Amino acid sequence: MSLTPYVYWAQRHHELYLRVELSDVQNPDITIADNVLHFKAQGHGAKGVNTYEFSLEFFEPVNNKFVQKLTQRQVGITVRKCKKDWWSRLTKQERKPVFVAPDFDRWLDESDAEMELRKKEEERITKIRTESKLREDPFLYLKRGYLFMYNLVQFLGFSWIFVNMTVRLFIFGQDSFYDTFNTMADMMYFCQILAFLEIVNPLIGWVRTAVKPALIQVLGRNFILFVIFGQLNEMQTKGVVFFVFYLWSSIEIIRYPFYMLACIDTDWKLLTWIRYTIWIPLYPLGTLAEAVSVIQAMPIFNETGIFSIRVFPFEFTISFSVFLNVYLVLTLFGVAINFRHMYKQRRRRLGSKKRKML
Ligand SMILES: CCCCCCCCCCCCC[C@@H](O)CC(=O)SCCNC(=O)CCNC(=O)[C@H](O)C(C)(C)COP(=O)(O)OP(=O)(O)OC[C@H]1O[C@@H](n2cnc3c(N)ncnc32)[C@H](O)[C@@H]1OP(=O)(O)O
Repeated sequence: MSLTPYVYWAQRHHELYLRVELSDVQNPDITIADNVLHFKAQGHGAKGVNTYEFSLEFFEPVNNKFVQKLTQRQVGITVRKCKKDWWSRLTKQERKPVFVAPDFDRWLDESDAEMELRKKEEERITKIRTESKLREDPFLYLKRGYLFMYNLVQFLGFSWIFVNMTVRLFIFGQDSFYDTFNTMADMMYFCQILAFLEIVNPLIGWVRTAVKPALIQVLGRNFILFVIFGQLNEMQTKGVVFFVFYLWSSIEIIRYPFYMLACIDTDWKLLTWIRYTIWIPLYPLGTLAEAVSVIQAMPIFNETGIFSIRVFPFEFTISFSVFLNVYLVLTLFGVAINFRHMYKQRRRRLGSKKRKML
């Protein structure tokens, strides 16, 4: 009487995986003819060293060619289905042969396999897209390398600020508010000077986005940092600096990692969702904090006369606070433009997915 080895199986839409539990097999005799797989081999199985054999008639047509992989512990056989399909069972006969069992190491149900298939398809499309982009733009990798490094540096800078401020808040409580500028300004200057590249990048076409929102964002922030805080010692010890810096860095520790992933064609759904959602509370709060700092700076500019303009030949001066009033009005327009821009970006990145799901 012939002995039968244990056979474990799993499937994907295109393939079947059979694992024959026989060790030390040398030259197995495996064939597929008329949709029946015949296996015969000498090996070490449940009944010791012996000749083991089995035949399986497949549920649906398969390709006669197959791939076999011999290891010391088992024999692997990959069989291609003729038609991409999900089978309800392995064999034509309804009753499962006793020596066959599911291979739980490779087992997937249909929906998991579909997801795996979709992932593979997405990877294939991304690869084709990158190849065609590379054909159009031979400097693609150079640009991406530069952008990745830029985003990494900004991420590290803003993370340093965010973590430091958080730790100081826990240690010193409210007292940490008044020392924020003193401790964080150098790093903030560095990051915000570097941020001028965010105007240059779309200008030279290295990122596909509008220049105007970036211009408003960078000029607006740098005005607050370099003019309002940077020029007035009195402002540097005010609590509002804490809120401005904390709100700025909160968005940037999300935005820059998101861009870094974009540089390597990767998209983490949760990060994308946070990047295009968290601005909804942060932007108004940040704008409010900036507006408060401008309002607080007005009397200081009036008293000190810094940046005031003397009008000749008349004996009067125009205080810088007049410009600050104009700036506050400009802020309303600036914020409206950027809010609209961010709303559009959000719809483009998150909205279409929703439609697809419906
Ligand atoms: C003295 C004169 C002053 C004149 C100014 C007058 C008034 C100014 C008032 C302004 C008030 C500002 C208030 C503000 O400072 C308050 C705060 O910031 S509080 C904190 C919350 N803030 C935010 O959430 C805003 C954060 N900033 C931004 O999001 C950007 O700066 C912004 C320009 C607003 C939007 O960015 P972007 O246009 O780039 O949109 P996306 O992020 O969707 O990107 C579009 C595509 O480009 C790719 N991209 C962009 N940058 C990079 C990069 N560095 N590296 C790699 N790729 C990048 C991105 O991946 C997108 O690609 P795809 O289209 O494929 O998705």
